[in-house]
Formats: sequence, structure tokens, C-alpha cells
Amino acid sequence: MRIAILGCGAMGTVLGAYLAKNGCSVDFIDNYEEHVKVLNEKGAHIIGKVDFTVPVKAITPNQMEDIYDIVFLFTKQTANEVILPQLLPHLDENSTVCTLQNGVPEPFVAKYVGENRTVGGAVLWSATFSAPGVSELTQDVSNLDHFFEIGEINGKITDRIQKVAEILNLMGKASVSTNLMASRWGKLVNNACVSGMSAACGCTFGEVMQNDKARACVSYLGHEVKVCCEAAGYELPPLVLGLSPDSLSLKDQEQFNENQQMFTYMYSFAPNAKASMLQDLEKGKITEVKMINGYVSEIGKKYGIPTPFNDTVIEIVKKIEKKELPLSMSNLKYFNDDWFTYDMYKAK
Ligand SMILES: NC(=O)C1=CN([C@@H]2O[C@H](COP(=O)(O)OP(=O)(O)OC[C@H]3O[C@@H](n4cnc5c(N)ncnc54)[C@H](OP(=O)(O)O)[C@@H]3O)[C@@H](O)[C@H]2O)C=CC1
Ligand SMILES: CC(C)(CO)C(=O)C(=O)O
Repeated sequence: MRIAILGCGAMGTVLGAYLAKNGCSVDFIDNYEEHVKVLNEKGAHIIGKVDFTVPVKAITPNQMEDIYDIVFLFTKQTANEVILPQLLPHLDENSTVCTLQNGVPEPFVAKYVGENRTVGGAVLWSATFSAPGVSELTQDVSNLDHFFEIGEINGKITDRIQKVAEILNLMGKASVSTNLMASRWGKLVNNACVSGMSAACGCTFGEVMQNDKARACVSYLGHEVKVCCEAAGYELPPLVLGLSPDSLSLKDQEQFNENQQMFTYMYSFAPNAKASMLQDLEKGKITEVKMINGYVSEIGKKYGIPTPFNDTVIEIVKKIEKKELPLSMSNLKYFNDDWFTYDMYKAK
């Protein structure tokens, strides 16, 4: 089985290291040359919640020679337009491309490699790139019921999706979903909400949750995700740690408070984590905000649902990208006080 991870930054390095550590032969493909050099010379070093180093084989995209059976796509979605045409000559009709990127990347990936070769999934753990050859697993994964939620676009349980699951199981349990889009919307609750606020305010998840206004925005963002998800015909699945998304209905003050407590609990396990969108802003890169909060706003527009909170995250993050706004909590002022239906919940 010829396996590759295309995009070995924060996430790809961790996944690849676990696969290699468990005896899987896998090519690490990344365009960061110094990182590729260190990976080959010293191995992949995973720090944070674990600490191990494993020898690996790494190449740049122009060194790809093989035809791969399974490719895990772990670049940012912003690279897809460049990387997918480069990948095509290294696929045959039986190859599978499994996109583990955030947002809803499957339609775009399928446009390039074909729907018959595209599967995808949501990833429930987090990582931060530390230095060439080194990536940090930022989340305590010991309480995760599963690490990946993968599926076919049409929801069928096929041999190939089970093969993909077998490989991912080498790192942590991969659940095969019969409703990939519901899983995608479930993950959007994390990415549009706390990741969106972490990027817009330039701070860690813990800092978002400690600030009353930022934490309130998380709940209103989640409400917009839920309403848009339902308008698109899906039901939100249980969230990370099996938490119920019901309180995102925000039907009264009590439910709002309940939702604030739910998010506070959810992120108490990753207080120092930074959204990958924030990591991009810190490196001066374009983020995936259009593919994350932008996806929610796009669906909102399609079904006539107002999404002021998601629209504001996009506006702030696009301005930070252009250096027109700082990476600062002061950006909270762009969330209009009139949009806050309920009294701010005070964390105890
Ligand atoms: N970080 C996290 O905690 C999580 C991230 N995700 C998602 O996973 C995906 C990957 O995220 P993350 O690992 O954080 O991202 P990173 O930016 O850390 O890693 C992406 C890697 O892809 C490389 N790359 C960019 N363009 C190309 C190209 N054309 N060819 C080959 N390599 C390329 C980048 O190199 P260079 O830096 O030189 O551009 C970088 O090393 C994203 O969709 C993200 O939303 C999902 C769950 C959690
Ligand atoms: C860290 C995590 C898991 C948080 O939602 C994420 O997916 C991201 O920020 O890209």
C-alpha cells in the first residue's frame, strides 16, 4: 500500500509520525524544504502531550514519483488549487484522496481528482507546528472517544473507506460516518466558533473563554452554524466529548447560559491551543476563514438566514490578513452590542 500525507505541517507531521511509529510506510510531502530536510535527517519529533521521535521519509511535491493508493490531504484548503493539479499524475483510477482539512473541502477536491476518488473527514485533535521536524500535539487526546470521523461523500460504507479507517486507527479511532456532511457541520461548530474568535482576537482558546464578550460571541456563532446546518437539511451530531448541540438553539437566557457552560467545559481541555487560522495570521499567511466562517455565511445567504457574527469574523480576519487590524481583543468592538440578545453569562 503506497500512502502519502500531502501537507506535513502541524497536523500532517503528527499523523505521519504515528503512522510511521506503527509500522506504516508513508511519504511525508511538504513544500517547506528545511522541514523536509530535518524530517529526513532527524526524524519526526512529536512533543506536547507526548514526546517521541520516529524516522520518516520526506519529499517536496516536485520529488513525487510514486502512484499513491491513499493520500491524506493535510495542506490548508488555501493550497488546494495549487497542490491538487500537481497530485493528479500520482493517482491512478483506484487511488483514494482523503481530505482531512477543516471546512467542507470535499466538493473542491472532487472537482480536481473526481468524486470517485474523494473521501474526507473531520479531525478531532489539534496540533501546532513548532520548528522544522517538530510538531506539538496540543490536545490531551486521552479522553477522546474517537480521533477522526471519516466518510464517503454519498455516505456508503465501502471497502475503501474501511481501509482508510484501518490506517487512521494506527493513530486513534476513526469512526466511519454514514453522514459525512453532518460530521463536517459538527466540526464547523469548533472552527467557526472558538477558532473564529481565537483568530479574530489573536488569542488562545483559554483567553477566548475567559472573556465574557468573546465567549458570548462563541455561542452566537454556534447558533448561526446550527440554524444554517438545519436549513441545509442536516442535523448536528454530538459535538467533541459527546456533548449535545441542543443548547445552541439559544431559545432563552437559561439555554444561553447552559451553552456558555458547555463551551467552557469543552475548551477547558485545550486552554493553550491556538486556532490554525491564528497560527496562519501570526505567520503573515492567508487563512481558511472564507472556507470556515465563509461557508456558514454562504449557506446563510443561500437560505436567507442572517449571519452577522460569522460575517464579522470574516471581516476582521480579512483585515488582519491585510494588516489593517491588529491581532487583538480590541477587535471585539466590531461585534455590535445590539446583536447580543441575552445578558452576558459570568463564568464562575
Ligand atoms: N492545526 C490544527 O490544530 C488543526 C488543523 N486542521 C486542519 O488541517 C489542515 C492542515 O492544518 P495545519 O496542519 O494546521 O496547517 P499547517 O499550515 O501547519 O500545515 C500545512 C503544510 O502544508 C504545506 N504546504 C502548503 N502549500 C503546499 C504545497 N503546495 N505543497 C506541499 N505542501 C504545502 C505548508 O508549508 P508552508 O508552511 O511552507 O506553506 C505546511 O507545512 C487545515 O485544513 C486545518 O484547518 C484540522 C484540525 C486541527
Ligand atoms: C484546533 C481546532 C481543533 C479547534 O477547533 C481546529 O480545528 C483548528 O483550529 O483548526
